[in-house]
Amino acid sequence: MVVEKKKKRGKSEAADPQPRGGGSRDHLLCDTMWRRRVGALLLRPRSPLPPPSSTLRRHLPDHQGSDGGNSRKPFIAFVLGGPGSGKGTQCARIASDYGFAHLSAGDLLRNEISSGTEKGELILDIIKQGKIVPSEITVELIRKAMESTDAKRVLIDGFPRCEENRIAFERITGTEPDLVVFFDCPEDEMVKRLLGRNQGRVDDNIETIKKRLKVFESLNIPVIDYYSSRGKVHKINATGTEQEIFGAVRKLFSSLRF
Ligand SMILES: Nc1ncnc2c1ncn2[C@@H]1O[C@H](COP(=O)(O)OP(=O)(O)O)[C@@H](O)[C@H]1O
Ligand SMILES: Nc1ccn([C@@H]2O[C@H](COP(=O)(O)OP(=O)(O)O)[C@@H](O)[C@H]2O)c(=O)n1
Ligand SMILES: [Mg+2]
Repeated sequence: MVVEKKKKRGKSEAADPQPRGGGSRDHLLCDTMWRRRVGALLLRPRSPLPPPSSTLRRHLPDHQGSDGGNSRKPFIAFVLGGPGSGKGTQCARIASDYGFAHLSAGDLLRNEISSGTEKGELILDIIKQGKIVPSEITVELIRKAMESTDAKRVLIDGFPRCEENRIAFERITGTEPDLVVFFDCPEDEMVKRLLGRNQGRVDDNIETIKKRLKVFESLNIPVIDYYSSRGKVHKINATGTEQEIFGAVRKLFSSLRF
């Protein structure tokens, strides 16, 4: 099994607006090709995306409660990291110890697959290929999940996966994350964990894993760079035992003022 070692990310790379990785760019497509392929599905007459609803608006303005407490937005933490870096594992612990709702983009998409709809079939097809689902679909699922929770603290796990995800989220919800947690893990460790995950996932096979790693490097790292430049990223070394990593997580979350 040959998996390319994680590259060192230099400044010039971070500034490169083009997807990285070289070779075929097929695996790098965030959304364009799929939008074309499923144009009919996405463009089917439907009500346009609503502006943030009153329920969501209640959560969205400044979480400090700028209008007397009636419009508090939840504290939003995006949780990012490569596939197998331990996002889901650590989110479950954060949720239980710090009272966060845990919204996993991957789980929301997999639930949609279980619904057996045409949209579900499309999502399954994309996930099998390690590509990124069109942002309209994912953001809409997240928006609904945010609306249906009363939690004042929300972890959004595995999102945004690309710049387009990020921009769509900010446009549709009218808000930004308060914090971005980045679990930094070497590729060989991520591959080992994914191959041992044993959850029967269609994308936990070596072929798809290689594609997911390339997509992460090319499309997700720029999102992390973007939020780093805005001072929102907290990087956590994701090697070691779950408990050791949670030690670093706890340090961060215990220092936050929600
Ligand atoms: N620190 C760790 N050391 C070894 N295995 C881990 C660790 N953290 C998580 N795992 C395991 O690795 C796999 C991937 O973890 P998961 O939390 O699902 O990652 P992600 O959500 O980032 O893909 C799971 O089987 C999980 O039990
Ligand atoms: N924002 C997102 C999140 C996941 N996904 C898809 O769902 C797959 C699984 O996501 P996940 O977050 O459950 O995967 P892990 O990183 O947790 O292993 C990804 O490889 C993508 O195909 C997506 O398209 N857009
Ligand atoms: Mg996960």
